Amino acid sequence: MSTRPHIDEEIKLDFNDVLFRPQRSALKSRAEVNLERDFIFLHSRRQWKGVPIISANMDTTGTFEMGVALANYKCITAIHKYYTPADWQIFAIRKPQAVPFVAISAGTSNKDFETVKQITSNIPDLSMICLDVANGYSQYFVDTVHRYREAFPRHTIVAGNVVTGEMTQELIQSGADIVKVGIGPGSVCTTRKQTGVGYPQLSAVIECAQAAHELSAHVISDGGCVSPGDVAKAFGGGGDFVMIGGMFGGHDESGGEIFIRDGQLFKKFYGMSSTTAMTKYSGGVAEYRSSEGKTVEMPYKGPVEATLLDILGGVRSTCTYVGANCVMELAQKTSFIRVNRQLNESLSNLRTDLNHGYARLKAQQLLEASVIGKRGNESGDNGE
Ligand SMILES: NC(=O)C1=CN([C@@H]2O[C@H](COP(=O)(O)OP(=O)(O)OC[C@H]3O[C@@H](n4cnc5c(N)ncnc54)[C@H](OP(=O)(O)O)[C@@H]3O)[C@@H](O)[C@H]2O)C=CC1
Ligand SMILES: Nc1nc2c(ncn2[C@@H]2O[C@H](COP(=O)(O)O)[C@@H](O)[C@H]2O)c(=O)[nH]1
Ligand SMILES: [K+]
Repeated sequence: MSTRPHIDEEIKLDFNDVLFRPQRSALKSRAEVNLERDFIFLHSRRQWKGVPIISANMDTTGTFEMGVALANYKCITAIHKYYTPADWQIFAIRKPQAVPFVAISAGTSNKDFETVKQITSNIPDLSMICLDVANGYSQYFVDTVHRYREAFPRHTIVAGNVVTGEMTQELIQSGADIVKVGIGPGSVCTTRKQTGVGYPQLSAVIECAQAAHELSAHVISDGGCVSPGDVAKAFGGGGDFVMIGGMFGGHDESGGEIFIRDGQLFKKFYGMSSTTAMTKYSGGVAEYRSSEGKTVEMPYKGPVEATLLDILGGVRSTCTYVGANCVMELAQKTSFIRVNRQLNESLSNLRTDLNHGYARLKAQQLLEASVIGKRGNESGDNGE
């Protein structure tokens, strides 16, 4: 037997290895671009119409508050798996308009399966189930996808994560309508560091999308977007949906508390495989494994609407540069060019204003409150 490893010499690309080539366009304004898509999913035969951007099922970004905010723009939120059936019930009663735009998440456990059964039977309009594990290559995961497909024939099933065409097709043949693509690209992911495993995200999407589309199924590009341009590139590469974590972190709707350090406001953002998440949900990091995610203090960003509008505006503009009338046409019109340099960073060490013009009321109130609090302490006055 040979011990020589196989080496794939073909160059694989990430978002920052390419730019879109501009092309003739008949569009007069960015306002003419339609970002909605209208899907019929392979197995569930369900129709879904909306803007194919998804907030990740992390406990910071997959909150009900996020679900309500994104549903206003017909975007999806993959709700994290730590809400109870009672929480779901309250959400569905109070915010019925958001239900068609949220998915319920689960891993491979029996407990998750029973919870999903209960919640979906309580809430018939909840049609999308997101089966999410770190390693979508495990046989146990494939069996789980089969199990869900049998139990939920009319639900739209998302399954992942994988990064190669053959495993994309295997998950689809096991019952997935939509395959989630991405191993290691995430902003708080340390899988590549801890394991050396991964796949440059743009190539992963291109290859998995092709494999899925051959079978009339769909893919989500999950992770690695740090700008609206990256979201556009994920669509350009064939991603039917784009899932976002870090860009949606740090907002009012993102889970966790705001805290103040040195007069600046922050929110915690962490991977679902980080020590923070494992301590919270599984009583710590088991001895035989390591954490594959990190925890960061993210500057507080205000309402998520501002970030979302910034992304949607960016993608609309991409469409006009390449002559696509709608986001679905983006992949057909995309021609990428490989680049060595993307951005002019010559002034990036200077104080920079990237504000997109939205009021950050909560931030201002908090800062004022903290200043008043400090003054109160200095004068020995305890307030009130
Ligand atoms: N897209 C990505 O690159 C990644 C995403 N994540 C996110 O974080 C969440 C939590 O991740 P995590 O706690 O690591 O695992 P998961 O919640 O994905 O674990 C699922 C099950 O798979 C088993 N398993 C076997 N091999 C692996 C492996 N290589 N990596 C992970 N699990 C394995 C685990 O058992 P045991 O623990 O006993 O091994 C566990 O029972 C995921 O559900 C996902 O949302 C995490 C890592 C990578
Ligand atoms: N390897 C890890 N990946 C993680 C972890 N928590 C979440 N994720 C993945 O990241 C994306 C979001 O990516 P972003 O670049 O938009 O921030 C998310 O959907 C998961 O697939 C983790 O702990 N480890
Ligand atoms: K990741």
